[in-house]
Amino acid sequence: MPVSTRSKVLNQEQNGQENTNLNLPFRNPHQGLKEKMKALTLLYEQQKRASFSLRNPNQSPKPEDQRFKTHQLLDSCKKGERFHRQDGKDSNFVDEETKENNVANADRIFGINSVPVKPSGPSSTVIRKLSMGNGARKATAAEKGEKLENLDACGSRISVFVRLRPMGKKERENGSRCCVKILNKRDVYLTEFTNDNDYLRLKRLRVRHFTFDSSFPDTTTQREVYSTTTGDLLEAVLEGRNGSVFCYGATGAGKTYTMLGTMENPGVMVLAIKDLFAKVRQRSLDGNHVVHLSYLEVYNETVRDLLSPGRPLILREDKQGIVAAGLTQYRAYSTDEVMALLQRGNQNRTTEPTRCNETSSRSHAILQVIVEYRTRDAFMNTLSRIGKLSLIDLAGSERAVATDQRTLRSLEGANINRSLLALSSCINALVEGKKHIPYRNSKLTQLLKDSLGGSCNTVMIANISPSDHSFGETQNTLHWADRAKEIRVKGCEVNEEVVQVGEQEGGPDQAKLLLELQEENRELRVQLAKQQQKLLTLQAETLAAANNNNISQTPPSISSLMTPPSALTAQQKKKPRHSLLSGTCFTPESSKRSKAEEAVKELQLTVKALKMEMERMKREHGLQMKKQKEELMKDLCSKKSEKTPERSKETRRIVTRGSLRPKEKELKSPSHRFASPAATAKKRSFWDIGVANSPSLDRRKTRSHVHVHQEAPSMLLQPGFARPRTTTHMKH
Ligand SMILES: Nc1ncnc2c1ncn2[C@@H]1O[C@H](COP(=O)(O)OP(=O)(O)OP(=O)(O)O)[C@@H](O)[C@H]1O
Repeated sequence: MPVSTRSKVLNQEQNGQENTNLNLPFRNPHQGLKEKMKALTLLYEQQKRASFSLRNPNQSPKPEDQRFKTHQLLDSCKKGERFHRQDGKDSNFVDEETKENNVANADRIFGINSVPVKPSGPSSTVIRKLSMGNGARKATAAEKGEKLENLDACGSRISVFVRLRPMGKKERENGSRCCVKILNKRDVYLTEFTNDNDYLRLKRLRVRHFTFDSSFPDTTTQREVYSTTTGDLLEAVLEGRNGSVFCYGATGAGKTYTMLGTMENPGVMVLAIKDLFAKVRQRSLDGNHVVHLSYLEVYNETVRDLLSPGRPLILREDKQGIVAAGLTQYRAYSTDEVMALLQRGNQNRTTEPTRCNETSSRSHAILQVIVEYRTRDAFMNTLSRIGKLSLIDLAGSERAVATDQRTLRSLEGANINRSLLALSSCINALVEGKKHIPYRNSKLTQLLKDSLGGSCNTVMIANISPSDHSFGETQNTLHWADRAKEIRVKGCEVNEEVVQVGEQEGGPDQAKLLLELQEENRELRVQLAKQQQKLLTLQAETLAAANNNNISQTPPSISSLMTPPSALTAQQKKKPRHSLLSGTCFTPESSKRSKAEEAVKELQLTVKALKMEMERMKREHGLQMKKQKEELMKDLCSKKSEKTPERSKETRRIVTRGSLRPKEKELKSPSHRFASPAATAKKRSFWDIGVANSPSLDRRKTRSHVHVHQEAPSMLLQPGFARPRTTTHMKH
């Protein structure tokens, strides 16, 4: 932010005088000490009462007391004034060796009684309730809850803190003097050193007083700063609220030290991340919290991704607010991982040495931590809370002469100043309650829109240098910090989203899949029952067949065969179920089945063999029938020939090959009731008969020899046929 001309002039004057001041001997350092102490105590009392009366208008202090105090204060002020007049030159005295700005050294500030505390706003003199942090003591859980609820109900204002850095070595060597005092960890007194030779300005205002939510002397540790400014904010982020912390101040005032810190003394960013993971671990062991991280910088009015540098990013406004399109968001699982990412981001960050700061940040850096918490309610709906924490390290406001005159540096400086000017314009507009807030004037204000005017708990840490050489910048910083106190932000609501069971991502699909699986499961069970039924039936059949075939098998109990699969015994049910699809599984049931199958096969083979035997017997029977027929025919023929008169009385007999053969044993037959004919008996043809009957061929061996054989009875005994007579000579 622009530095006032007056401050510059003063600085120049002081620069010219600082050696003189340094060489001044102490002039009666204890003179008026008691009065000053008394005045300070009274002033403190008065402020305390004023704040009490404002907070509790009904319980105003007793008028006598007030009168008494006012009287005392006026008295002391007169004394102070007197003292001031007497020791005008002493007012310039500040102990250069002061390292700690604390209450014990309060008496070192001169001229304080003569300076009425300038109210910088309606509530500036009131000890306001800290919205997010309390440096004096740790708020209890109940108080915290109450605090957050109050914030929600009526909105809140930005919490503003001031941090004074220690005097640097170079500054000490240059003879710089400390121009800042911090009292009560809240009040900041800025002393303006005047030229002792400038008699016209001896009576002018030399000390300015500011009050903030908390002010940190140069001895404050990083942990203290973190717990006071950001500790409670982090709690709110974990509950699903947005929070922002930004450091503001002149170049070299200690912004990067506060936000990032060093390896030995880690800053707010590092401590917040560590704290965040510790809290996440404490809160949910089931991994309900998801942490995402992004890190960007605004350099020369371009937005760049620090975690994966590339082309400049474009800012877009959507439902969530201003977002940098294409910004990488890393999911972080541990503090170490985040530390590595931070380190990587900082290596990519633009820093250049300037006259004021060897590692001057030439860009505004924003680390965004998004914490998502997911849980389910009693109705299995998904509750999702998303909290966003933005940790912002702004580039330092600076004068061109304070940094460098080189082109690039001055261009950077101009851009930094431009964005900070835009920031101050936004702060002004917000404080004045204007409708239009000029966020669009710079990339920085666009990115800070949520933090300044949105639903967000915002913390501003103003970093100041103790050196009187930086008086102008310090005054400027304190002025804007004081102004920022008046910015009211909207009540920070919890970013909660409830996703109904049916609406859940992939919900219908999952429900459908579940139903399908249930249906499939049911079908498989039915199939299994059917298979078991079939198996039991088969077993029963097999056993019955085995019994018929005298296969010695243990007869199964009827009950076991008749038991339906649904009524399996508890023990059977306990048996591990094997998938029907896995054909390789071997169970006692399957072994039973294979045995039964074997028995069935054996039976089938027996049946087959029996069938074949029957067929063979049928064939043999057919052949026998034919033979008997032939025999019968032969008998008939022979009877006919005996009846003819030309025939000689000598009985002649037709001899066939079969008849010449020795008598064969009777063929085996399933039926032993009749003898089977000779298998080789040749059929007598008509030719054979004819020849045999011709007289010329008598006693000649032909193919069919006819023998006169009186005793050649037919061996065939067939049912239905008359038994042939034993006599072969048939006389007609
Ligand atoms: N509280 C502190 N305690 C000790 N050293 C500090 C403290 N604050 C700042 N410093 C030191 O002061 C120097 C300047 O600090 P730092 O770089 O943080 O300033 P800055 O405000 O970020 O400057 P710029 O805007 O140029 O980046 C650094 O060397 C840093 O170590």
